Amino acid sequence: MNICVIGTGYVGLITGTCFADMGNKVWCVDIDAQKIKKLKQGKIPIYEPGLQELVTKNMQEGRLEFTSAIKDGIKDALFCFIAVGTPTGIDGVADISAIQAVANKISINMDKYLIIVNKSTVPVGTASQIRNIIKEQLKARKREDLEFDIVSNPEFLKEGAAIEDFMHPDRIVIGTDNIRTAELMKQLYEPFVRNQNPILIMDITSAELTKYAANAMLATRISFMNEMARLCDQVGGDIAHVRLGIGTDRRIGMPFLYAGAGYGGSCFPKDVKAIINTGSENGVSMDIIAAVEKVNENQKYYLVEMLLKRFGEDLTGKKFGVWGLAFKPQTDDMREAPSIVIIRELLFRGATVTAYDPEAIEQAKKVFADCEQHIQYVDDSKKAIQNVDALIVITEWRQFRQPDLNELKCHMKSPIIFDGRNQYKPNIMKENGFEYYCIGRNCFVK
Ligand SMILES: NC(=O)c1ccc[n+]([C@@H]2O[C@H](COP(=O)([O-])OP(=O)(O)OC[C@H]3O[C@@H](n4cnc5c(N)ncnc54)[C@H](O)[C@@H]3O)[C@@H](O)[C@H]2O)c1
Ligand SMILES: O=c1ccn([C@@H]2O[C@H](COP(=O)(O)OP(=O)(O)O[C@H]3O[C@H](CO)[C@@H](O)[C@H](O)[C@H]3O)[C@@H](O)[C@H]2O)c(=O)[nH]1
Repeated sequence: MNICVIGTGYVGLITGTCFADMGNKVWCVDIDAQKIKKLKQGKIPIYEPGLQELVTKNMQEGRLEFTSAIKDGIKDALFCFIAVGTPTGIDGVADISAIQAVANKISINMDKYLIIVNKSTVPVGTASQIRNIIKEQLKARKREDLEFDIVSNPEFLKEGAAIEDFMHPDRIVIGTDNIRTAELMKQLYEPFVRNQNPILIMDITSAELTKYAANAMLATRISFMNEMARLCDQVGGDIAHVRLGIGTDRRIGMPFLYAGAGYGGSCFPKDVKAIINTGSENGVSMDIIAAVEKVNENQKYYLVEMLLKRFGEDLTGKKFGVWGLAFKPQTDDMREAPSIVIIRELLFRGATVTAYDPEAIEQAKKVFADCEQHIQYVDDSKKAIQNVDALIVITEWRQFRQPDLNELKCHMKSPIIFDGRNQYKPNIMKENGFEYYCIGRNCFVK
């Protein structure tokens, strides 16, 4: 089938490449001409495991093309996926201006039937806005004869595991009011269905809501565990035991129960804000989700609180090593990363930082451009611990899991670790002479 994908961020690139890999002809479109120029040369602007190889393969085999002209992208397409950004706008409302701009462009350029599929995460009512924009434009062009359908098809991939998530989704959600379109969407997704994971056909509003409900539920589990972790630290429990104790109840399940330095990324923070807003716009007070957000904001400071207790409020002259800057491992994405809050707070209090991340340093340099003189970036985890007052672990990259503890001790000014991702066993750290602070397991180190 012929497919056009508009937006070549995470979701657009993965969507386009995976559909191409299933034998479809895909045109990816982006407004960013520089990005398209690089993509045409086969250069991928993001770090996502396996993506470079898959893009190269599908380009070489002639199924994947890039253009900045929507007209070329939709010329032969039956499906036109919208995968542009929907960042947090004023007062936490999702900014859907890029979606509106794309709807406009499609309506100006289309000249045959199209199924317009929205993959971006958008507030309830966006599909009908897209429909209205297109209808009005077609009327202005005197092309009311042109037919089109709108589908809501939210995406559930995780960064770092994006290809696997897209190729083998737990479920595919399709919101449509048209039976024929539902059948065509089912055909398109058939090759991705394994293990009887369902394709769920529903109305458009429910599909739009499902995406926010999923992210809000996952964020809720994390904030819940972070709150429990704080309680563990106060009363002397171990969050790792509590996690096993509740996760083995099949009604609860193990995934997404890790306490840590707070959730970040391009999705949870913005989508939690957006659903709170949808609630208030519709007279529904989203109390649970509002609390989830508040807990997360506080959680990003939890490590800093421990650090200030240890070193005092004024950190002038102190030097800290940081392992991990990206919001999670296996990505170079710095959007809403807890490292931003933590590092800024340390710098504000007079400290300097030596930071290492396997992939995110270039992105981090942009984020911290205003305070670059206080951050030294290094290309090796060992270089980040030279002569530091303490090491702070913020992102759980696999390579940080089993450090040589003797080597660590030799290079650090003092053997103190603040671990925001509970990577090490508190008793082992203690036995090896470390002062070790972590999240919800501090009873072992007091
Ligand atoms: N990042 C994820 O892991 C993820 C997962 C699931 C859903 N989502 C949702 O998918 C959407 C896209 O997210 P993303 O992270 O891929 O976004 P992104 O910000 O990384 O990329 C968006 C792309 O759209 C392009 N764009 C903007 N306006 C355009 C226009 N008018 N015409 C053509 N291109 C345009 C931008 O240049 C950019 O390349 C968001 O709504 C997000 O919430 C993201
Ligand atoms: O037990 C956990 C699991 C995750 N996190 C944190 O939560 C954030 C988000 O992690 P993750 O969900 O793995 O990454 P994303 O790529 O942001 O994916 C989420 O957001 C996407 C965009 O909407 C959705 O498509 C995915 O289904 C959803 O998992 C990160 O900061 C993690 O460190 C925790 O603190 N504890």
